[in-house]
Amino acid sequence: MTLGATWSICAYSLAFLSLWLVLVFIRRAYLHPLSCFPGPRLAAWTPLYKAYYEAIKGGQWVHHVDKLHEAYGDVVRVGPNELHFNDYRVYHKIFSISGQFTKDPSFYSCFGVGMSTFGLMDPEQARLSRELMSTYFSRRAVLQLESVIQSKVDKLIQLLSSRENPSDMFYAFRCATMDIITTYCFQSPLGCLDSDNFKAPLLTDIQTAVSLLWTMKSFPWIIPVIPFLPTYLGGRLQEQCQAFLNVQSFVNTAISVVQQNAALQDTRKVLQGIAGVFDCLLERFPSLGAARLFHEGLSLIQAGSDPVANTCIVGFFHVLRNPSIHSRLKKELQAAFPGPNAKPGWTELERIPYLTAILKESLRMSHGFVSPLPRVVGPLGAELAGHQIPPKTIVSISAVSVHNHRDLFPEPHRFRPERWLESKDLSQHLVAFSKGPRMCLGLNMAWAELYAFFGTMFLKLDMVLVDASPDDYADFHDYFIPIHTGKNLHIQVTQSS
Ligand code: HEM
Repeated sequence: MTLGATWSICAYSLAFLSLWLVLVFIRRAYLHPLSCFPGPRLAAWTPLYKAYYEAIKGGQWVHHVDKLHEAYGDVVRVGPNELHFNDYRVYHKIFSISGQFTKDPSFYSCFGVGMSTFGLMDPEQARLSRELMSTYFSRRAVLQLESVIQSKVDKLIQLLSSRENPSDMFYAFRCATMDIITTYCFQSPLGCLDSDNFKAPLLTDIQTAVSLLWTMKSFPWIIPVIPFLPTYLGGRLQEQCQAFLNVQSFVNTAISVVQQNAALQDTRKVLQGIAGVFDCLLERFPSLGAARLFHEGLSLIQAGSDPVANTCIVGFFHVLRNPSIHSRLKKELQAAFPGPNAKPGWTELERIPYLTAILKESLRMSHGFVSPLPRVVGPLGAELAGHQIPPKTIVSISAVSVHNHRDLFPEPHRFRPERWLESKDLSQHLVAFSKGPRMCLGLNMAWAELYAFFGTMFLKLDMVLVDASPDDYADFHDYFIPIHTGKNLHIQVTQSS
């Protein structure tokens, strides 16, 4: 081919590409069914607008969306085919049990767990998977697991009491919650709590890998290229990828052990007579493939550990910072469980309204997952906030918009457990576990753990905050879960009973 012909092909290709881009821009900006909604022009043109705040600016999307609502009102077009809402009534519609809204695959695929209960998009497949898994996370199942949960909380108490230096609770709580979920899933106690200064390698790997999430979502093509990048360009990404591979390798090994034991028909009962989730799954469904088990395992260890630990961190910080809340909680616990040998259980702790109010306020202020959870409108379209929304539109709203709504929660940034005692109706607006057919599957386990951590630790320990300031919890990066930008919470045990 001559040089002239090559130039012509390049020129035609460039002209064709430019024309195509112009047509895409015109369609998205003026002819698209969402073009009547306000929002930044760039967001209407390209999903890279959102990707910039997620991946390049690093977990800033949920904060940026706030600013967009201030500028454009309660409904904003935040992507070529996506609307974001700032109206708590819309939250209840999108996440209602009878809603025709499904999870958005372009968002959820980045978790790499498409065959798990969390990752399944098809509503019928997800329903069947939830039905199968709910056996292990029902209230009845979790009541049986209570002694296991309590043993990890007791171990944490003993470790905190024996330390002369302040403890980093970001890792300490995660060690306990990770030990609980891995023990229950795989029957192999991981022993995070035994790690030096609570810095268990699995937990540090998860923290390193977490910021890879938005890169994987918006630029998945970069992942196979990362190992070949020079260190000065891709060093941080290589570290994140390696950490992610380590987490995957942990789950793979745990699943292999479960499979080997199933093959040997060795039904282990290390959990004080309770069978592990994956042992049971394989016993009931021997044909479940390794990939399905791997996806379920990877999603469960993350869904089951970080949000419980985050709720504890935010709650402990606020309780320890407010002497009147702290002393009322302690007095109520001491009245309900007198004597040094008292063993508070989940059902007894639930009967202390002030403790429940503290847990709800901690959940509200830690939010659960902070990213706006995107849902796809069903084939019939939907009516949201007075607008007719076309089928297949992606609609999203963050729990943060509901939890910080001043009409529902006056002074939203103030930790005020009393608000839950003053109004019983308020509980419907606690959306940390989400709502509807895809709400948290591990809700019973989460409540049981929260009652055990707060109930036992505030009863048995005298604790003080070390070098903590409200600024530490004023801001967070949105990596699906909130990662607070301030210092990790450190506490010192001053006395234990
Ligand atoms: C305070 C603790 C927890 C909070 C705030 C929380 C919050 C949530 C939220 C908001 C969702 C919906 C996510 C979405 O739609 O994308 C969810 C889903 C889920 N959670 Fe939790 N969670 C907690 C603890 C747990 C625990 C302990 C487990 C159990 C191991 C668990 C397992 C799951 C699973 C499997 C799903 C997926 C359900 C589905 O998609 O149908 N979570 N959780």
